[in-house]
Amino acid sequence: MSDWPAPHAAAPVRASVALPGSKSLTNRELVLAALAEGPGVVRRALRSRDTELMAAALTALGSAVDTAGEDWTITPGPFTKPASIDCGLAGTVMRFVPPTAALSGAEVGFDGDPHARTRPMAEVLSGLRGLGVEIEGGPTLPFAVHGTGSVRGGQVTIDASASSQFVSALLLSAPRYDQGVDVIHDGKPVPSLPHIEMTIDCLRRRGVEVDDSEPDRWRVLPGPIAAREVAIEPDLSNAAPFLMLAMVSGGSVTVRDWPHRTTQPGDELRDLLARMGASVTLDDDGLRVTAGEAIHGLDADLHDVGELTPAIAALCALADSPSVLRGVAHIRGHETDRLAALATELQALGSDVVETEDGLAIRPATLHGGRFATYADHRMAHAGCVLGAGVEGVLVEDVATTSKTFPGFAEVWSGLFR
Ligand SMILES: O=C(O)C1=C[C@@H](OP(=O)(O)O)[C@@H](O)[C@H](O)C1
Ligand SMILES: C=C(OP(=O)(O)O)C(=O)O
Repeated sequence: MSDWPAPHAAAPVRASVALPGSKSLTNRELVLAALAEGPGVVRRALRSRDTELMAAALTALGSAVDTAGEDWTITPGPFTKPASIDCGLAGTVMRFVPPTAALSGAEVGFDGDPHARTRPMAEVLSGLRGLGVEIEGGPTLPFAVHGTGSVRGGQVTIDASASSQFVSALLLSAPRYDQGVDVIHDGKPVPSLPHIEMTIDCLRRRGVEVDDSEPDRWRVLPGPIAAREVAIEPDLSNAAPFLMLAMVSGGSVTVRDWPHRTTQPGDELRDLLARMGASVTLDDDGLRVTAGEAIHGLDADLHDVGELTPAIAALCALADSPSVLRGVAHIRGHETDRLAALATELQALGSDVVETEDGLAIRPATLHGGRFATYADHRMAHAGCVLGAGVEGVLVEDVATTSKTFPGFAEVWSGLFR
């Protein structure tokens, strides 16, 4: 795998960038469109490995997904064909598609990348079994769902402390289950709650009734899913390294089309980066981050926004005061064990970092160049690029792994340094 010399910012970067669509929104809308009453359109769909895997999965089940242009057309079809689904390393595919495949009249097999076989999955499978679905194998990939053409649904209790996607998965297909679902969480707090709000918002916009009035309990009533034309917002989590580049280079970066209202957790960057010393403004041009006099350390619980941790940890390693990042034990089950990976790779560049049970403690240190391994994790590559902007001689391993959610990332990133 080739190492990529991450561009170093010798001068302040001043730029305005338009970023591709949200992975989380695209993959939710694709699932809902495939289960809808009629054909629908996902405008400005993200085209990336995770979303192409989702389109391929829904096609394999029996929908027609036309991904030729920027706007994707989905025509729901009867799910009658036996299928074999490649989940890649996509949490949204391995968790969201099995509950959809349970509505098929045929057997649907699931597998993915080697590391995907280690990502937690058991609670989705036990949840589905509790709703009347027959599944062979598990508790991780590979496994097979034996569809009978319908799912009973009803009440089920799961422990979603390892991933919010377990809840989102059971909610997304539930309107098509005979009794809908009543999902109860029993365990330590559920991470990434904004992503569950995103799921509920997508369902409600399609006319589905969802009751989330009680904490840790979500009820979806059975009923039709409206066919719609939906537009996908830019991916605000993928905006993190671009906004941070303003701070690292002493410049100013605007991410265009930043939504004024959103369920994306990346919106938290406005607050987090301001706390780290940036000046942040949201107006009709987009979200503009301008460097302050220094980058300050951050003491924060990232439980709700765990996917931001790698980029934030990189920025903390460049800060002038200590940082403590907490509440993210669950990101050990992401694309890689992100806490271990970040601690190892930051240390390799000279950072003073300690891995804790649920996060990282980072103290100011003088960093040096070197190789930053990425573990097939797009957000580790983003972290390496943020570090490389601030420190000369950082080599990011396999920067192409960013194609999971942002093909062309390296070209867009390099273009900002010219
Ligand atoms: O539902 C989603 O689209 C996601 C939920 C979150 O997962 P976890 O709850 O496992 O952190 C997030 O980290 C992931 O990037 C995307
Ligand atoms: C955790 C992530 O992805 P996934 O959807 O594969 O869980 C992520 O994108 O940071």
